[in-house]
Amino acid sequence: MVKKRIVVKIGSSSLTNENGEIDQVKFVDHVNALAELQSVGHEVLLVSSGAVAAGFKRLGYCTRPITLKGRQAAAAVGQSLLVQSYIDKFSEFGIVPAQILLTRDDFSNRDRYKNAYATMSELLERRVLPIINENDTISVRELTFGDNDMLSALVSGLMKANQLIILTDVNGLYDSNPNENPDAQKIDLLNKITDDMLSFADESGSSVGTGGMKSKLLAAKTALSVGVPVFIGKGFGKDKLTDMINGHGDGTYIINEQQNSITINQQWIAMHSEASGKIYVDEGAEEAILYNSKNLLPAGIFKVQGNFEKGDVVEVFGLNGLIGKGEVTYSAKELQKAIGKRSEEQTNRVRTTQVEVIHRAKWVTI
Ligand SMILES: Nc1ncnc2c1ncn2[C@@H]1O[C@H](COP(=O)(O)OP(=O)(O)O)[C@@H](O)[C@H]1O
Ligand SMILES: N[C@@H](CCC(=O)OP(=O)(O)O)C(=O)O
Repeated sequence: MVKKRIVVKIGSSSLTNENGEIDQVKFVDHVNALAELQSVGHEVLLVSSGAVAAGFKRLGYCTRPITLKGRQAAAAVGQSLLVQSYIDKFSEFGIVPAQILLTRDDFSNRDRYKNAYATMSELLERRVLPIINENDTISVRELTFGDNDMLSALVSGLMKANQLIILTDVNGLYDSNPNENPDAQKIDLLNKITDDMLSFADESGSSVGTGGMKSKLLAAKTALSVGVPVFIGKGFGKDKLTDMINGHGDGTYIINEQQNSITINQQWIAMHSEASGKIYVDEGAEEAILYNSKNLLPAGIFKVQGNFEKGDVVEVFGLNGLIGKGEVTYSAKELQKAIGKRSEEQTNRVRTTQVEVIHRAKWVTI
């Protein structure tokens, strides 16, 4: 058996009931399956939703709170209940879980991003099972992952997972919401996610879930873009996750045969960095970077905007708009100088070696 690194995401609807409690039957079934997956040798990371859904009743609400502070307070109560339940149940298998709460900021900040990677890698090396959730209690509305489907896709990319499994209350993607249309047809295999598919996956979901099938497809699109195949579905019994890994799951497999794996550095540049400036390149440079896998040299740059430093990320524009992002080896000032020097060289017909402005390894095409 090939050892794989697997991220499993479990939605609120698959962990809790509508009254605001952990559903013991569903919960125990998931833990049994996760323990089995780890016991056969795979590395397992769990992204578990359910904090709000498991906490609102104890907080004194009859239904999932609609105010932000209500949900954040419910998450504070529910997260500890959930993790305590995981600790108790996993201990029967000798598995030690670890709680990791992340915010969107942790991904935008490069040091925290790398730190999250280092910590989770260390946990996996020690056979500890990381249980990840968004840090709902302190997350600011404008700065969230949107939902845990997206969080699980980003974690899969960061940890270079071999597979993302999104467990939910429906056995995969249908061509319309099966809870509303009894004639909806199930889709077993996809190799890309088109706008058409996004349009028939609506945002309505269970009363405790967030984002419906649409957020799962958007997350799957992100996971595919960083080279991680996805399974969306459900199952029962201790073998359900191993079955899913072995291609016998009840759900939809989303696999891109030409999956291009991108480094963690490139993922950070593409998805989490904020650009500090803009660089405009000519036709020759655009062709060299986009089609000939070349580094970007000062020779192809005709305009620089912003006040960036060496090591910052900038946006690069070609003739028809944005073509990519990359980490620069020059500050804006140095680059302005290099461009000036180049014109001088052209006039005087002398040439010096050019140090690349953006190296391939620190470039992402957009
Ligand atoms: N095209 C579709 N195929 C399958 N399910 C869909 C589709 N469109 C919407 N849904 C809904 O998405 C729900 C799952 O999303 P959600 O409740 O957010 O789950 P979770 O809590 O697992 O994140 C399903 O119960 C189903 O009603
Ligand atoms: N972080 C929230 C869950 C957010 C979320 O995306 O929920 P779900 O759609 O059930 O996966 C919580 O733990 O309640």
